[in-house]
Amino acid sequence: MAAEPSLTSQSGAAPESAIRLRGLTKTYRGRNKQPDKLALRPTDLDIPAGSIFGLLGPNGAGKSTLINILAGLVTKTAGDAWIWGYDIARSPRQARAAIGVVPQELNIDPFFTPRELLDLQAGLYGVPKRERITTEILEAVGLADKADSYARTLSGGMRRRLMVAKAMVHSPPVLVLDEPTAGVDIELRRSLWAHVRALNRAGTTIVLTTHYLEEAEEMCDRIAIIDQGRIVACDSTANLLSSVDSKTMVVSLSEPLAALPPGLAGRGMELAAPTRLVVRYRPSETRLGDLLTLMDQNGVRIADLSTEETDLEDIFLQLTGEAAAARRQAAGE
Ligand SMILES: Nc1ncnc2c1ncn2[C@@H]1O[C@H](COP(=O)(O)OP(=O)(O)OP(=O)(O)O)[C@@H](O)[C@H]1O
Repeated sequence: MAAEPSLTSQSGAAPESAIRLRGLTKTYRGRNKQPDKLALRPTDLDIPAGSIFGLLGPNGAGKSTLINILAGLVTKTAGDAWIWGYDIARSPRQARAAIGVVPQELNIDPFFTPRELLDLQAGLYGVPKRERITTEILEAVGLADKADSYARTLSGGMRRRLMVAKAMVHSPPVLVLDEPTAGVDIELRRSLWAHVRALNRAGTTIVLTTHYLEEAEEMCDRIAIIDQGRIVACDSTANLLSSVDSKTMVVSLSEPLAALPPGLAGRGMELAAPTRLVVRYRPSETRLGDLLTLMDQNGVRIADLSTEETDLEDIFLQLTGEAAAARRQAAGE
């Protein structure tokens, strides 16, 4: 068994890694003659304490499997995982006490009030009455004024925040939010994020999975991209954004074109409108100056041009697309 990380919460200090994985693996055993499914390949990962960490990946990538192993809902097949320094296999109780998971589904009993629901949850976690911080948690998620209203009268966004509150009753240092804003409108999403940020500022490490790449870009200081059960990238958001080898340039033409000149075919150019040319290129392979010369030689008259900032979506597609292309190649397609 791998050694326990040096700094653990047993010593009272915050560990360096809120979550540490070494070779963590999950294979779901096939039932009814179905083949086994390797959902998580041997995975190493360190999520720094105090961070807002994004776990991104297409559907079926293995994000829920990973989260469910941490939450104690799915049993790992191999490898090790520590939550706040506690080995999930050797110290399951302490590991589970160190994490709060906000699931995707909104399962809230409509006939209880937020205060009652939090008290019930605290009871489930064995938090003694005198140690409960129900009011503080309701304040932290902006539900203090709804503390005694029936949950059925809460809006969708408020219910989401109540789910976050439920996951906080045992004051876990690590909070995992699994697709917390799926189906939540933009305004409520913003307010939920403001609350999550406030929790992070107060010291909680946040791990979130999201399909909204913009949201990950805005919220997370580090991001891991997971695809087919494998981590294909893990870095600070800034490094990830600067590493992508793809740029888009939009050119306004002073003279309209009916079609793309043949000399420009195969150069990543697309005539989006008679006076608008969109150019996608890899800066490592193509110089912007060469592209402009080529356009000039082919009779393209430029009125104006702008380059678009790379965003996480470009990186996500590049990485998960490359992985898909490699798989196709390996399969001989
Ligand atoms: N209980 C299970 N038995 C067999 N296979 C499973 C089981 N749970 C998940 N899988 C498979 O494991 C793979 C990873 O699934 P997982 O739910 O972890 O992905 P995900 O990244 O969370 O996807 P989503 O964003 O759609 O929730 C998928 O191929 C899925 O079909």
